[in-house]
Amino acid sequence: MLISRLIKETRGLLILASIACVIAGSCGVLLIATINDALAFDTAQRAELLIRFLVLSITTFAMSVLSSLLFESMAQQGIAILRKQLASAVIDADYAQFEKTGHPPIQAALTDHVASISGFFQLLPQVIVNGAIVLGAMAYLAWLSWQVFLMGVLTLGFGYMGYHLVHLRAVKHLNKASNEQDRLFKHFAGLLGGAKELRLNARKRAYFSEDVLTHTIDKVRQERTRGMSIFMIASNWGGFLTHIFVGLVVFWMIDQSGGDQRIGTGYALVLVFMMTPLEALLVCLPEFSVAALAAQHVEAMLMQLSIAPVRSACAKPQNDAPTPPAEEQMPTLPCTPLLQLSALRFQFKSDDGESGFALGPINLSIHSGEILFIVGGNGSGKSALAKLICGLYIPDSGQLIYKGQILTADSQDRYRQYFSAVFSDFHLFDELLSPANDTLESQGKEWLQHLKLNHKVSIDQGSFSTTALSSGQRKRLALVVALLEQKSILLFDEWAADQDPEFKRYFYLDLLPALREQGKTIIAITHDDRYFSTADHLVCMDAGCIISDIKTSET
Ligand SMILES: Nc1ncnc2c1ncn2[C@@H]1O[C@H](COP(=O)(O)OP(=O)(O)OP(=O)(O)O)[C@@H](O)[C@H]1O
Repeated sequence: MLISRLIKETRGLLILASIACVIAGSCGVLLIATINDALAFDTAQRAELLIRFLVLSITTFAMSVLSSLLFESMAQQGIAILRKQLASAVIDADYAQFEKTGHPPIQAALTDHVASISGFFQLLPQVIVNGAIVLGAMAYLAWLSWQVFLMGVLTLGFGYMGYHLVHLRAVKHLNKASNEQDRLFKHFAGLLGGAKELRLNARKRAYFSEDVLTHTIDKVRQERTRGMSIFMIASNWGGFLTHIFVGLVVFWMIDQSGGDQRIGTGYALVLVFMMTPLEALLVCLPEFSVAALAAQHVEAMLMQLSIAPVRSACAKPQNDAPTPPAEEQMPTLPCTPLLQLSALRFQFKSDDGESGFALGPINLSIHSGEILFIVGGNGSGKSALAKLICGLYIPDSGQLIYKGQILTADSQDRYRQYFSAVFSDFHLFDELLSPANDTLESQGKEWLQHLKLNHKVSIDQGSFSTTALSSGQRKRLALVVALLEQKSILLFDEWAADQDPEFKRYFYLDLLPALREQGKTIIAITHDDRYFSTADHLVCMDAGCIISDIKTSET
């Protein structure tokens, strides 16, 4: 389905390339027929055929070149479309579903499966060119003798049946290889991410290398080899039948043709001419099956990514949902909270049906311009709550209300645009990902100075000179990026955890109050009890629930 969709999207080029290819194939066959005629004719008649021979040669050459160019451009277009579709599916996926799918299948799809599917596009020209040649040759054979044509069709049909019988068995092994490959990508992530740990512990390293990584690599190799071997046997079986067909024609049918030299040489020439394309066609079949399997895996991954979460029962789509950061469009009454979480519930789902960690019911009001600290023990649900608040997780039930408007699934993405965040597992892009903007760059330089990064990093043409920094410095650079986004709500997940005392002090005592002065709303997850007094509002979590909610500014 995925492959046919891609073919559909590149059908303009495919049709042109196929026409060029069929013309080239037909001219090739006519060329053989001309040579055959020329061999049977006398010198005077042969001279008459010269023009036809030259026209056909030049046309075959020109059409072959044209079809190759068009096919190559179609292959590249198909691969580019697939990559773009995959990337946008990953970007658009519901975040909880993205987390649940995990990185390995997505990485496998973006790299390995795309390569296999691109193999299909690379082979498509060969299949069409060789298919056209074989069909043309068969048509010529049918014209020469319908008995030979019938025998050819029977041989190919027989070959296909043999191929099909083993096809399913091969597919089973290739499927297993693909599943093992997803596991392999997970191990590759360990190989890169665990580089330090593996170097510090020889026993662990040996176990990981021999029992985990090597085992999976070998499993992929074994299953792939088995699957492809079965395919190769099937292909060679097809080739063997072709030889039988040639043998039958050469050693039996020619004698049956009543000694007509034109038919005899015609059989011989056409069979020699079509042997290579026919065998090439049979060799392409295994690669096609690998591509089809890869497409199935990509589709399964896309399906998992696109599974829509169960939406909050109360959050029916509304026409007056909040729009992106045009604050003036939505005046807030002084007593209306900026954000209200009402009986909000969220639970992590697992594939095996077991219920994961449950958050809620959460009731919480967050006012504009306040500093809210979310505190609590490890695993109490602080980060999960933060992701619910900023709209990354969609609640299973309850209501999220922004400036008095109930959020709906449709307005979720617009709502997320009010937030800038530095998560504990933040990603630092080495570009600002914004069109070149002098004001932004000069603000960036100021923030780099405030956060004492100016001697380490500079911003030029929207790019950072480096992101190879210490973990504390990287977090400060992530803070610069968040501040430059100029959003009204800022979310920090244990931002100060790896800062030195000077920057901790700066963050809690200078930066947060200054941002509040600018009217920003701050939501910070923290374990730094020394600085709890900075908060206007302190919420304590335990086992997915809020166990205390204190407005410190009122006490
Ligand atoms: N992607 C996920 N899939 C399934 N369960 C998850 C996922 N992320 C977190 N959890 C579970 O949710 C619970 C709460 O996790 P969360 O990250 O919100 O805790 P936390 O309070 O932020 O902890 P910490 O202080 O250690 O950062 C944990 O028990 C964790 O196992």
